[in-house]
Amino acid sequence: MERPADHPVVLTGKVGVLVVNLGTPDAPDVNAVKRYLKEFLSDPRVVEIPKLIWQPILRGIILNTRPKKSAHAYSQVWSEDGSPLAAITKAQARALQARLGDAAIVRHAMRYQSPSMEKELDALLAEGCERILVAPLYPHYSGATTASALDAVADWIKARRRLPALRTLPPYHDDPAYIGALHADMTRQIAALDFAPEVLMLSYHGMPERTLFLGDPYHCHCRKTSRLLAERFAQSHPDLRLVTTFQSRFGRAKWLEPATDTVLVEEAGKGTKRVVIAAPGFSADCLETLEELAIRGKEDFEAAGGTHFAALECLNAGAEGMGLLETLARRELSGWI
Ligand SMILES: C=CC1=C(C)c2cc3[nH]c(cc4nc(cc5[nH]c(cc1n2)c(C)c5CCC(=O)O)C(CCC(=O)O)=C4C)c(C)c3C=C
Ligand SMILES: [Fe+2]
Ligand SMILES: [Fe+2]
Repeated sequence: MERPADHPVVLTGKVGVLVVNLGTPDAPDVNAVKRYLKEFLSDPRVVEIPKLIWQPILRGIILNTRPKKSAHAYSQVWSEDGSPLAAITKAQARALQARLGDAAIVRHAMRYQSPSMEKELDALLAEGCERILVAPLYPHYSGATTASALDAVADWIKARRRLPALRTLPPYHDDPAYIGALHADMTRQIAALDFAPEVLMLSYHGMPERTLFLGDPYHCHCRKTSRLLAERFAQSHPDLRLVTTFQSRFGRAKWLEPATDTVLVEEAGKGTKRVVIAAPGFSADCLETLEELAIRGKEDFEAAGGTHFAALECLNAGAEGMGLLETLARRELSGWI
């Protein structure tokens, strides 16, 4: 492959921060969702099935069926500013820029679709950044998310001559700043409800169970977040029962359990009437929280006999969430700013 021309940049010793999230379609229509799913589900970090077996299934079956269903789901949560994930990630980067001031230049990128990591890393270089912190906003490490974002950085590195110094944000699933931000933010949202929940469900994105046996720390990271949150809630809300679940199952393989939708129905069957659900693994609200939890989760729970249901917002660009991001960024930038 031919090496692309380097940007004619004069590095100035500036510091850059690239906030990264997963990525989302550019529009809630079948074609845009198909482009997104094709890129996302072709990543060998996401679907760990040999290419020769997986690509015919992806192209022959999945990309002919799922985009229609997913486009409908996206259309239910699409906002004036576009996809919620895109709009919120952009707002987080802006708010972090305001908090860091002249100390660093903050941009945002998506692992899939746009704005691409390649383009945004180039933009930071063009703005004179000699040191860049790449910050994938995943509290829990997984091969499918954190490592995949770092793959994109590696690809970018390989195709450039002049490189900045680079740091990456480690997972922060057990960081007191993260646990504290979640606890404070959830406490505020629960206090604003018009009912007192019996159960707080902590729903994390699922992964194939096999990844746990292969040594991916994702499951353990999620469990630890739940344990640390449970310690906080035991003090502040002694009557609230915390339950950990995994959502968004995809494909036929066994995924991490228990599954969020199954547990919602089981809880209602056991007589639980009032549930709040939160998704601590998502730094921004997205299809998986707004459609799968807030819309379908509510329907499932109420159809099974529950009477009160609320889905809490993610940390997003709120004060707690931005306080967390500023703390994490300043820590990683220490010695640079
Ligand atoms: C094999 C399939 C998938 C794995 C593994 C997976 C892991 C994973 N995903 C997230 C975060 C998000 N996923 C989102 C959407 C989404 N995820 C999958 C499949 C896998 N995810 C699909 C097919 C989709 C697209 C939507 C759909 O068709 O259902 C999103 C939301 C994106 C948005 O546009 O709003 C996020 C965020 C994590 C954290 C993770 C592993 C830990
Ligand atoms: Fe996903
Ligand atoms: Fe989903």
